[in-house]
Amino acid sequence: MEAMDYFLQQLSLVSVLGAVVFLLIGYHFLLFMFSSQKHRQGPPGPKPFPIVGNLLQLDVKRLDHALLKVRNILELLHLRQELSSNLKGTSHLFPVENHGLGLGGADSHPGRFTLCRSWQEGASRTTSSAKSRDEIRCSPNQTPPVLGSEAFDMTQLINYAVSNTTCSMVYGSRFDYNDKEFQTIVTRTTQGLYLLGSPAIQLYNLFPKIGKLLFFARKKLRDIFAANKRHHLMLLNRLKKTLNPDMCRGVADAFLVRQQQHEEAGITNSHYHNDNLLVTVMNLFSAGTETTATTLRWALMFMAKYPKIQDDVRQELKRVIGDRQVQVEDRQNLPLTDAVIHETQRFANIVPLAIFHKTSENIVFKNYLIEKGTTIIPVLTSVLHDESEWERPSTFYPNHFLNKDGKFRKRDAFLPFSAGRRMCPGESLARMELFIFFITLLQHFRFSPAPGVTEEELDLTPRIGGTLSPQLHKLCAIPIK
Ligand code: HEM
Repeated sequence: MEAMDYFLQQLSLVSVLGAVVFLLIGYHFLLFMFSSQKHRQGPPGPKPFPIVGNLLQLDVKRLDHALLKVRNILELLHLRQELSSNLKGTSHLFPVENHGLGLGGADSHPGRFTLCRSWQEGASRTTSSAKSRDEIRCSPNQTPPVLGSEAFDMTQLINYAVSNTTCSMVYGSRFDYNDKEFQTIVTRTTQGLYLLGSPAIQLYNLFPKIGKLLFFARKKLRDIFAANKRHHLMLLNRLKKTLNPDMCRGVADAFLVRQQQHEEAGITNSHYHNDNLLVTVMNLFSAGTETTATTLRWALMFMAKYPKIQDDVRQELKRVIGDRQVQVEDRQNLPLTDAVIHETQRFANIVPLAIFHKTSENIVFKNYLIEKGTTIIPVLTSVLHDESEWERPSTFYPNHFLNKDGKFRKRDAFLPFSAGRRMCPGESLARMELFIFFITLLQHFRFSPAPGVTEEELDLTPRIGGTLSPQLHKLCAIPIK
């Protein structure tokens, strides 16, 4: 008893605290051991640290680079052989266990089904290429003061032109660029996508438990989406009032006609319902506008930075199509132009993490178990900048897509639209828009850096947002006589 008394007398606050810390460390060590046990069957990957998980291993500003670095150290999944028929090249997966904010309904197959179906019914290739051509031809007329030797930021003009093509495809009519309703939708969509790629939202998507503290960023994003939702609802209601099943104006009409048919046939579990229509339309706007517009801005910046390549493209255009309007069919006779557009997409790598997906069932891959509900991040940087696939992965080098005879050369690792069942459904529209917009602009304007800025000074470091976009910059668009 004496010994016990002596011991209790010696106990100080410091030693009590020391014991508590010791117990906590012990507890988390056991937890750590337990969690690595749980993942034993899973693919090799970085062990989470106690409390902070994998947070310290990730740079949320360039998550794709961070994931690749982790992969290099610990060798994550390598899909080269197994999925080559599906993925065409190489890719790497980084499984995390969560879900988050992104394209509304992106995980719903019915949503995708109705989207693709309505897309086929409402948007033919011929009308979409004609609409793109009309749009890009009339866009300069809407902003007369900016073209010429005065440098300007092309973001808004290009966003308006691409958004208006989406409007024509979806709603069947375009807006005037001065229309306040149109301006607000475009601005909000761009802001929303920019926020989506912000470190705060990325954190929320990866670690929702920590991310819930990021209340303000999430609220801002939700407010933007809610306001755009109200706007699109209003536009859709206008369409419904004037719907004529014999005259399909666009994708929304195709959807509404189907919806009407299903209602008349008494189909109660149809995917063609109002919520799906709204999600479909909003997805088309958010996924289809910023992506194509950002790619075009990169393309024009590359032309200003590399004037020799710009001259070579223009010469090819002069030789093959002269002054007439470009047609989709011209692509096969324009190998250099096609190569420049492909290289723009490869080098700019605007959606480096594609869209996060979630496994709907347990899968065994390369003897590893990937559990149902695991989020999969397809890191497109791992293919588009793969050192074993590209001769000069970190350089803008259109020759990647040309063979020794100067003919266009397809590359398996060219996957800017991702791969597999959930790959981008807008690929053909995007490719057509890029082709028509880029060529029409180059036929009419020469692009150069702002006066006083050298080509070397045009900074290629991407700006991080929903997409990797060029830094804010100004260019001159000098009309070609
Ligand atoms: C240069 C332009 C574009 C690029 C680089 C691009 C790229 C992508 C990528 C990488 C994905 C993710 C696929 C995956 O998760 O595996 C995606 C999804 C999607 N894209 Fe695109 N896209 C572009 C243009 C468009 C256009 C023009 C539209 C439609 C008008 C569109 C509509 C969509 C939709 C709706 C999804 C979600 C599909 C789903 O959840 O199943 N995209 N896109």
